[in-house]
Amino acid sequence: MAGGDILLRTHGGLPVLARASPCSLRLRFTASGRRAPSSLAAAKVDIGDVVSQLRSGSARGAADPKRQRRVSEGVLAFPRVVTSRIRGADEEEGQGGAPQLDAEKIGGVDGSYLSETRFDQCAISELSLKGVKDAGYGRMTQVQEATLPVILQGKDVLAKAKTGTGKTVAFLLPAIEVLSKLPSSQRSQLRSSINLLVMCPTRELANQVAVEAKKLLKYHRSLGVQVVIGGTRITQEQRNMQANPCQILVATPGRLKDHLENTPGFSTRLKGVKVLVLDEADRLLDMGFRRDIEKIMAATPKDRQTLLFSATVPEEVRQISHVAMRKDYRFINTVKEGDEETHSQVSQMCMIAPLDLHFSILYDVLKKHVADDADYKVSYLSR
Ligand SMILES: Nc1ncnc2c1ncn2[C@@H]1O[C@H](COP(=O)(O)OP(=O)(O)OP(=O)(O)O)[C@@H](O)[C@H]1O
Repeated sequence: MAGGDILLRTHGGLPVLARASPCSLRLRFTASGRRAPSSLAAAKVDIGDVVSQLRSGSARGAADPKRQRRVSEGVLAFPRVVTSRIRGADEEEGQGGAPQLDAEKIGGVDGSYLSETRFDQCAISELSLKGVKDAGYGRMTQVQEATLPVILQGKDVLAKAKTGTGKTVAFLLPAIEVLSKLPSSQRSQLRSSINLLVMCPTRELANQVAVEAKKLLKYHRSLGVQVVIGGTRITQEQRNMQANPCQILVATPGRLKDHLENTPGFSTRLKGVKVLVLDEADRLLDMGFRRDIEKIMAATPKDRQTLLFSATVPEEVRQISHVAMRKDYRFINTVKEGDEETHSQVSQMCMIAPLDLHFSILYDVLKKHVADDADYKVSYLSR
């Protein structure tokens, strides 16, 4: 995420990415939620509504008389919607005006990223399959179809796949299979050792990965997932890791290094790592985590299986892949030449507004968006 972005992760609804610069606010709604169709339509209405309310000075924040005067004086004629690209919704609009999405799109990913292969045609355990079914996934996405057999063979994998195409399940599902098949001699140590370590560039992504892991672990009752991400007291994380099953650890590199240096017994637990994942490897390196990553990798066993998932494969990712992975690693590319980095279901709208109105506009858009679905929760906000 570039500087100035505000990422609002939502649980059970739409993730909203707001990019704020001194005078523009870009809102991006992705059609990955269960309520995607209606929410996309609602997002369209919301923006217009907020703009008109702000113009008339009735929106929250604009209640300030000084601000109202500035807006109504029309000195800057703000806010104004300068672009409105609602591709996913507009292209799919049916006769009644409501966007038509098929069941698989509502399940999460854009249908065009789904393969013909169903999860129940794959060599995965009954327990995983039940979790996958409960999560509402029928067919695999292309990246899942391409990587699953290779990861199950025990190979290291560098996978290039666009954002929002199901990468998280692509590495979690086979990794959970590896863990569930560990011999019983190693199972007895399961409670104390970390067997799957996932490194993510941001806290919100780490939380998102953990949410997905919990879905897939639903019937694997002996396996547990914990998150260490900073922003909370390290002692709390230490207690959580001590008191709960933690065979799967999802972490941001900075806090992970902190635990390595300051949490008693943590380095021993890392000796149990069987699978190491670098999620969004390009962003991890972009954000300057290379040294931390190398230090953490050095604390894990050399004979581990390593998976790198990345939307792009610049030189830095190639370099780390040589350091992190075994020589016979497989490169799996699911991005066609010239493809955009985000998929076509990502809708974007851009509003131009003075900096001091950004918060109130964002607040209003979200309030209406949330009101569209009683179950909808904004679970994370960062800047
Ligand atoms: N096979 C599938 N069928 C339907 N939906 C799926 C499938 N696999 C994953 N999803 C859903 O698709 C959405 C996008 O998946 P996910 O977040 O894993 O993508 P990603 O490629 O990891 O994106 P990002 O790079 O943003 O993390 C999620 O809501 C996820 O639950």
